[in-house]
Amino acid sequence: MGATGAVGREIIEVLHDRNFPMESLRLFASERSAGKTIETPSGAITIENADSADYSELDIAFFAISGGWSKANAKKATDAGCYVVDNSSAFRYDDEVPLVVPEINTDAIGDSKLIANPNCTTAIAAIPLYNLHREYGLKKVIISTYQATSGAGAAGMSELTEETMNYLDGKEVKNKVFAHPIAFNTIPHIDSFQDNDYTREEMKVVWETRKIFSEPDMAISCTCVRIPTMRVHGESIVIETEKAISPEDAKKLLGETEGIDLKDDIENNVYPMPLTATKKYDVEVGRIRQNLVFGDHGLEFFVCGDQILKGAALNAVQIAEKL
Ligand SMILES: NC(=O)C1=CN([C@@H]2O[C@H](COP(=O)(O)OP(=O)(O)OC[C@H]3O[C@@H](n4cnc5c(N)ncnc54)[C@H](OP(=O)(O)O)[C@@H]3O)[C@@H](O)[C@H]2O)C=CC1
Ligand SMILES: N[C@@H](CC(=O)OP(=O)(O)O)C(=O)O
Repeated sequence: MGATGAVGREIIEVLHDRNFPMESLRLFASERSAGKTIETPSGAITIENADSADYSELDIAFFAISGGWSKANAKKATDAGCYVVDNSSAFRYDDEVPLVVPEINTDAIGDSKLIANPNCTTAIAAIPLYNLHREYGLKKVIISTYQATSGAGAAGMSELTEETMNYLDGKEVKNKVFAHPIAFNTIPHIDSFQDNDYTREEMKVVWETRKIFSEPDMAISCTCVRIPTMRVHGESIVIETEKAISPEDAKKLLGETEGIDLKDDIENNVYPMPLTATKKYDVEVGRIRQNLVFGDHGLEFFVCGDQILKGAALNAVQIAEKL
């Protein structure tokens, strides 16, 4: 559902790339797209209208439309016996709905037919944070992000391209998707502002990390910033730990963690970057160093994860693999 979008298109790729056992693959989007075709590795598939899907014919539905659409359609699907893996934020904070990163909390799925996929920034940070938490105990976590325009979907990427071309051509730059022009800019504002002056994107990282880690009181905060890249969210992460931690031990632990590509060789200028993390399943982790504020109980590192993959499509397909 949402097969023409940034996440939907990527789900199609990931299903094929990971040889997901499919008897048939059906693609749905809005009425606007119904009847058009999408080229896939298993041939051209005609898009159907998502609003008229018959879920009794489907085993697993990946929802990649919007929270409102998911709210209106999830029950219809699960009542018909179809599993739903939902990429939107509609159900993430519902106690009855598991919020899952398969490397961390597959058990949370239980017998639920509806599974929520986390926010992209959250999923990417969770991969290195979880093992650090298990080994050293996270006392405090402070995150600052560098988020790509594709986080706002296909329209976000188009806006960056158009604005960049217009800017270089000396033409007027008009923004629609983002609150300000994003070309040659950074915008410390993703999603809506909340009563506590954080944005909803920032609070999602707090709410969702606590739920995935089953740590309802974890001290965690985040500043989310949009930058003019196409794909991959970068995150600078500072932690204070219960037990003493050294960069050497952390490198060993993170290097052995499923889902991480350790890129930490500063002598050769090797560290995580959007260009190297693009289209990669693993999250790149590097710049690991002792934090100057928290001393031997603190660490600082940089993470880059393809948010359309680990932050959405890949994580959703991994959940389906567990199902
Ligand atoms: N982009 C990202 O990095 C991430 C996105 N998500 C979430 O995934 C979901 C999809 O996001 P994304 O792919 O970025 O969005 P896009 O805007 O790129 O795609 C939206 C998709 O939804 C379809 N759609 C829109 N309106 C309707 C409607 N009324 N009925 C049926 N289909 C409709 C569109 O179809 P059509 O082409 O026909 O209009 C399109 O396929 C959102 O909930 C988002 O929050 C989650 C994590 C990361
Ligand atoms: N909000 C993210 C992408 C996204 O869609 O997240 P969510 O699924 O939590 O709305 C971004 O703009 O980078």
